[in-house]
Amino acid sequence: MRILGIEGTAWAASAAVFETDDPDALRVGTDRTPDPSADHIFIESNPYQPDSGGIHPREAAEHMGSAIPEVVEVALGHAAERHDGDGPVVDAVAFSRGPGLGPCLRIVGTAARSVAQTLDVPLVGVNHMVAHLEIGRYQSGFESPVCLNASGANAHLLGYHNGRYRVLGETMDTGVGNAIDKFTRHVGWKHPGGPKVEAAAKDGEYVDLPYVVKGMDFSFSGIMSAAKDEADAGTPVEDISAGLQETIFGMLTEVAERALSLTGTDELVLGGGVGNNARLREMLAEMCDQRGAKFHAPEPRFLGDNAGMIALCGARMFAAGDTLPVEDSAVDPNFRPDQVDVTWRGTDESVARAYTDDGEIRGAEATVDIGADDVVKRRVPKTYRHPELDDKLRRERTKAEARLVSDARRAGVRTPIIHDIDPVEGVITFQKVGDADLAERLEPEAVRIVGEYLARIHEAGMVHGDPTTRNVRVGTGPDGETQVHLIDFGLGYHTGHVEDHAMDLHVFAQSVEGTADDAAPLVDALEAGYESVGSPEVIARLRQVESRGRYR
Ligand SMILES: C[C@@H](O)[C@H](NC(=O)OP(=O)(O)OC[C@H]1O[C@@H](n2cnc3c(N)ncnc32)[C@H](O)[C@@H]1O)C(=O)O
Ligand SMILES: Nc1ncnc2c1ncn2[C@@H]1O[C@H](COP(=O)(O)OP(=O)(O)OP(=O)(O)O)[C@@H](O)[C@H]1O
Ligand SMILES: [Fe+2]
Repeated sequence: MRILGIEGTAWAASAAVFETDDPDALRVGTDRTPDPSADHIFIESNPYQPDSGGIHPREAAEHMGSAIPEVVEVALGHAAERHDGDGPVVDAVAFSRGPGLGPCLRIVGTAARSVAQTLDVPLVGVNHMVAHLEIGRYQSGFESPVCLNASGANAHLLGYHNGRYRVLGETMDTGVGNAIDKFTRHVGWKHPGGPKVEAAAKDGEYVDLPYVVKGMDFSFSGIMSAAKDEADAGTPVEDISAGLQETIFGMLTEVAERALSLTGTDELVLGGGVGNNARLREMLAEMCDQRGAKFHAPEPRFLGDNAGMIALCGARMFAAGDTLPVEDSAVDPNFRPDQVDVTWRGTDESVARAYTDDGEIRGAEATVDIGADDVVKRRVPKTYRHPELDDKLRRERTKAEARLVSDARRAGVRTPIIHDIDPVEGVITFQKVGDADLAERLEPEAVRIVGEYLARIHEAGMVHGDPTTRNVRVGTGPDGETQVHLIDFGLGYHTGHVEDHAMDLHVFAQSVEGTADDAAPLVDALEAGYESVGSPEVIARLRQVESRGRYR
């Protein structure tokens, strides 16, 4: 099989040919020694480099207009050299359908249609974000990993479940690369800023910046304004660069660990241009190593935007018969990864694994020893994090957890009673509650109570901060009724903002959608429970949160 791939969502005009009948051809970590003369992926790219400022959509589209035909010609030339003369030079044309900049995507779409029609071969419309992760999954040979896409315009955690890539967590504002690039523009550095921050950070001393995670979601806007303020105040850029890397990559590593913990999987792959950053890769590798998880990051040619990943994902789609009639081949600048009907994977595959309860539980943040009546939760130091940041987070979260567990109980929510707390060591001893995590007993009645409980704590002016199916315990009361206990309030805080309240519901719904067999009735039960006590304004805001396009 030989597939042409075309990429051009923002800055990289790129065309590639993926050629193999051997599904293991690109796999790393096996005893295969790839034969360089028979490289299965040929990539030809021509990047757009703005003279000043960031990416201008019009200029980028002009670049695509001239560079795409050139790179396609080179790639087709390569395909022709390898062609034995029978049939068309490629079997299909795969192209980036979105997300990306509209004017750029339209040029990619037009080029793909024209080549496909000329050669009389099918078109394959690839989701650029799914391609970013499929390349790493394919190379690693992992069964069903959590995927962290750290790219320019996006940042999200994906896991395959029930036939789709579910968004387990994502940025609530800008993409990670764009956030870094905004800071570098502020200090007058040329685009792209990511590699410059990486170089500068080597000589920098860590400075403290706002650290914002909400469950597996996260936000960069506060960090970026604080970083700009530091620059304006005269803090050396090297130091801010070090602070930015430690903070932003610490957040991405933490949410990746949360996703591993929630799904129970032990496989992580990385994708996207920010994946070129050695410090990010180091943190992720260290976190995985310490949990006994496997980690794979593709080599640089497959991390930043490139048509190789489009050709590869296109090949898998083509093999599954997933082609596009020309009349349905319009591009989509807001194409989200969870909209893709994943035709090339088995519907029974899943990122969610069976859970083993062996006395000591390793959550994302802490190790938990389960005794007969008590549990001891230790927020162990995370060596991947900068020690100053690590100390601060462990101390603050231990204190927040102790305080909010009690505040929530006063608001009418079942929570474990605290027996002892040591904020310096980050240790809390609690009453043991429930018989199982909600993840193991995911039933509408329990989820309805979660909705009601979240509404109660919101009405009392606080949020849980990390409500997932692993942070709810379920048991049975004396009359056989379902009892629900909320645990793990370490990310909670006092707030009356509708947006924060809606985020709690969003985080919970995402954890259900990423792991449940049939999520819809559960999400309905969550909202019904919420509405029985809470404000309709929060549900209305939840709809907004869910519908936000994040390509900025
Ligand atoms: C939709 C699509 O157009 C977009 N692609 C994209 O943004 O290009 P990508 O190649 O995945 O990522 C580029 C970003 O990656 C950052 N970057 C590159 N090398 C870096 C490094 N060593 N450290 C930190 N950031 C780096 C750049 O600063 C830039 O923001 C996306 O995937 O979100
Ligand atoms: N009070 C408790 N009673 C019974 N089980 C508990 C209790 N506290 C924690 N556990 C068990 O330990 C697991 C991990 O606890 P917790 O969520 O507090 O740790 P964590 O490291 O913050 O986890 P994560 O950040 O991944 O949610 C829970 O999913 C639950 O199974
Ligand atoms: Fe990208």
